[in-house]
Amino acid sequence: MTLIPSPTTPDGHAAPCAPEDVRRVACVGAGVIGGGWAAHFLARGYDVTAWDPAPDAAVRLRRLIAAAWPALERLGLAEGASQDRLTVTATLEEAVAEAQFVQESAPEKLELKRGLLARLDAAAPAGTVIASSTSGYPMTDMQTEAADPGRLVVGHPFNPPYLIPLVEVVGGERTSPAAVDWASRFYTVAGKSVITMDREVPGFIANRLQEALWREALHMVANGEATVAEIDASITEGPGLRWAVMGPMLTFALAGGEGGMAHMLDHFGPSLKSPWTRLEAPELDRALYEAVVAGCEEAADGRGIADLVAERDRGVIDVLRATGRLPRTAEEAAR
Ligand SMILES: NC(=O)C1=CN([C@@H]2O[C@H](COP(=O)(O)OP(=O)(O)OC[C@H]3O[C@@H](n4cnc5c(N)ncnc54)[C@H](O)[C@@H]3O)[C@@H](O)[C@H]2O)C=CC1
Ligand SMILES: C[N+](C)(C)CC(=O)CC(=O)[O-]
Repeated sequence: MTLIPSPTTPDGHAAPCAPEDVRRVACVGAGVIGGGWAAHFLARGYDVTAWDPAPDAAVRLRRLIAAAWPALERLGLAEGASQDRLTVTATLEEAVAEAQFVQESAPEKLELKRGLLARLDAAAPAGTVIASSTSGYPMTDMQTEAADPGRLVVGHPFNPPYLIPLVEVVGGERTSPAAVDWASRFYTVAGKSVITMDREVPGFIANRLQEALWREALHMVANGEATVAEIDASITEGPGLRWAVMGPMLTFALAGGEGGMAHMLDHFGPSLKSPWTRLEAPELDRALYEAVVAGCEEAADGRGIADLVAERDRGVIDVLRATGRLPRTAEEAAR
């Protein structure tokens, strides 16, 4: 569907501007994810307005963006991109008053999201698409209080949104298909890699997969079968290296040798019946909680969160370059 600026879309909603014409984005909720989104949009040359009710939000937000900026410079800034194009507003209404796209990244609480999305819908210009960063709530459950639920979509990012390309886009029962289409196109123009889902699935796609792995990991810690360090090493030294290059399906197809996935399934299909997985969530009791937190502190080995963030950012850029998803530096290309 082509969405050029026009008074209404074919389904009767006020039309947003074309995704390519967006200049001003509002980020509402400016913590880890809202701040990461703001950094991404600034680096892509957008004007960004942000609002967050926390008294120290503006200071935290500017600090997060400043810390992300060296990584964003390494990635390559858009022409005119500047941290100075951020405006932190005193009210939600000011933040979205002229927004051509709104990204909501408030805490993961259903009632809060419902009320906030209704407020954003009341305050944002008619037609402006509003996306929620929710990690798992279906939009159908969040859009219940909005006067115009048709423009509300899920745009689920991955931490940090300024580095990890994927966004999962999906609407709710009352979302206009044109809004889903518009959001997918906008994120693409804004440099993201988009999966547009045609139906609501609990956990979307990637979180559903991640959660399965995470639950298994918690079971193993809870049962004393593996330490936090062993779980992390089992991925970073093992399958994680392959997953940065190829997904789990193609990776396993190669396990079948020249017979590909068919041989892999013939060979290993029967082990699906083996008790390799538990998949029900373990009780997140105090003991499990403390074991996981202590294991992570030990793994950090004195590095603070800021050190780990910088290390992760360098590493992800190196993987993106090494796997050809980013241009190599002149030095790498000469090798
Ligand atoms: N942390 C993660 O790895 C990811 C989180 N998400 C989603 O992003 C959203 C935000 O999560 P985080 O950034 O991790 O949380 P966070 O706790 O870091 O940030 C939330 C921010 O929202 C602000 N806030 C509180 N009440 C608000 C309100 N009524 N309106 C607007 N802002 C409000 C808080 O002051 C805080 O700065 C959640 O929906 C979460 O599920 C999505 C992908 C990854
Ligand atoms: C932990 N989490 C469920 C909030 C994670 C996400 O939603 C996506 C990510 O960044 O992995």
